[in-house]
Amino acid sequence: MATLSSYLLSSPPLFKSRFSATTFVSGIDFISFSPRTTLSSSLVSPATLSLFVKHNRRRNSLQVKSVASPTETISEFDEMVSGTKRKYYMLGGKGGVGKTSCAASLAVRFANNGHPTLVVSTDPAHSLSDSFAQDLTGGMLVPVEGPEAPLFALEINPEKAREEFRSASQMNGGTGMKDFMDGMGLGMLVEQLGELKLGELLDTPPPGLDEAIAISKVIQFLESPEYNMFTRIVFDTAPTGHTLRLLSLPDFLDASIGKILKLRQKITSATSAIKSVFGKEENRPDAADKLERLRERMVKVRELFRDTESTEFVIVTIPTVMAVSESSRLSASLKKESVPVKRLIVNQILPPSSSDCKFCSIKRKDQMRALDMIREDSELSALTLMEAPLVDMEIRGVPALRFLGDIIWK
Ligand SMILES: Nc1ncnc2c1ncn2[C@@H]1O[C@H](COP(=O)(O)OP(=O)(O)OP(=O)(O)O)[C@@H](O)[C@H]1O
Repeated sequence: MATLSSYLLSSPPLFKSRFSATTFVSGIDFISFSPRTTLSSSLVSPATLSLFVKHNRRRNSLQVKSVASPTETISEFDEMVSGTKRKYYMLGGKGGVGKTSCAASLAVRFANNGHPTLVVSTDPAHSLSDSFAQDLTGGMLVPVEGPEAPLFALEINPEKAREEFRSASQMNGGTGMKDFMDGMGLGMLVEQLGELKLGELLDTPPPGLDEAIAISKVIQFLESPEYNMFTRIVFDTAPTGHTLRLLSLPDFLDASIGKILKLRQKITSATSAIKSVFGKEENRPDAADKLERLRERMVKVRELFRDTESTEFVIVTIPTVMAVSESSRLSASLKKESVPVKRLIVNQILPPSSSDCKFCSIKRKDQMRALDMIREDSELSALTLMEAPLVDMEIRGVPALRFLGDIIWK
């Protein structure tokens, strides 16, 4: 097998982006697509995207692989790449096993097979920029240079995504409101609201809330027609537990919203008289409204996670006993939550060698034990195993990701 270093030495320098104004739509200077281009406050402007769509419809119809005929053997990747209906791939696993590298390599592979693709990181410790060797920070869609079809990347800051709900904590109304309500003999209600610890909920959210908000935001904007062009969405998710907890968030939010609604009812009836005296009806969306909207979005995310037609969760692991045990637990929990899981990537397997040093030979035996464990594991043995070798260089940049992707996604 060729090594990554020899592959990179023999490959041509990264070809110029196809998304530059001159090559993309001649004569239209529509945003010079440098990697740092920010594409409007709503992530990317509809006008820009419609240009992409027009340009790519023609190319995609030629490039997207057709579904194999019944007599042909359908490879794993053929199945993943076939059809232009949008599909979501969530990659997750223990920290440091290579989730980002695998997610980025899958995104490159989809784009090189004609799918306009978006790769999203919701992990607070983003490493997409490092993986693509390109600055993708800023919470905007950034075009990735190199692949055949449009590939955009988005590093969404989960903490920022939560900011929009932070104002909900102002439901307590601040001290002015407290004084006013005290004056009306309603201070107790304000205190009760404080006890709900809404501010605390948003300041120190339960694990998974940030990521859930981030994912729900992405899914929300992807629903709008301007973003129809993306036929493959790849998520590089945060380490194991968080992703799982987000599935139980709608229930958690339900409980909080229920309490808030009850209190709101009490306050509304108690203050309606006051409002009519002052003649001022405040129309500000309150915490319950915000949380209700968030809950609705979470329910959608949960439904999407469970939709076998459009979504797949791919577990990434490495051949160590610890990582395999955690992957087995992850697989069981995902199954329990009815999240479709079909594939397991075992990354960083020592490549075959005829002349092992002592260290390599011990390491290889150790990895073999972990691989046997996978084959005997009731959860993991049911999944399609995809093996990725430990390569001789760090995987950075589109050519390296293409090298890795061609090995994994077959
Ligand atoms: N098969 C491989 N061979 C060699 N290096 C690899 C391989 N897979 C990943 N790496 C390297 O391991 C490091 C961690 O990889 P990566 O960032 O993809 O992991 P991660 O699971 O996303 O990490 P985190 O949980 O911290 O986000 C990177 O330096 C990456 O280049």
